[in-house]
Amino acid sequence: MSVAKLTEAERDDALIQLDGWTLGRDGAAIERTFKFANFVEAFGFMTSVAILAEKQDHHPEWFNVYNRVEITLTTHDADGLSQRDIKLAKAIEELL
Ligand SMILES: C[C@H](O)[C@H](O)[C@H]1CNC2=NC(N)=NC(=O)C2=N1
Repeated sequence: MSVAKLTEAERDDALIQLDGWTLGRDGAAIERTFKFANFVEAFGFMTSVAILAEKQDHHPEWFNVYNRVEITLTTHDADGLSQRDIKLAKAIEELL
């Protein structure tokens, strides 16, 4: 299903609303690294994010080692950033 890619202006405006996310992949993704007290805390966070992702039908690209979780959000259907990425990023922030 096609979904609209954000314009540069929309992208920059969205980043201002988010906390701690940076642009990646030449502007095609947003990235943030999360650090937790230990692995169990990190994995619990990932479980919560997984449930959010399923609810939104929008899934992260992520990496975890011990207490660190690196999340990259991009919209494969848009071959870049879309409102779906911003929406999921905001929902992830509410978990913290
Ligand atoms: C059919 C398609 O796989 C679904 O619409 C969803 C699943 N999760 C997804 N996640 C992400 N990050 N990008 C997508 O384009 C996407 N598409």
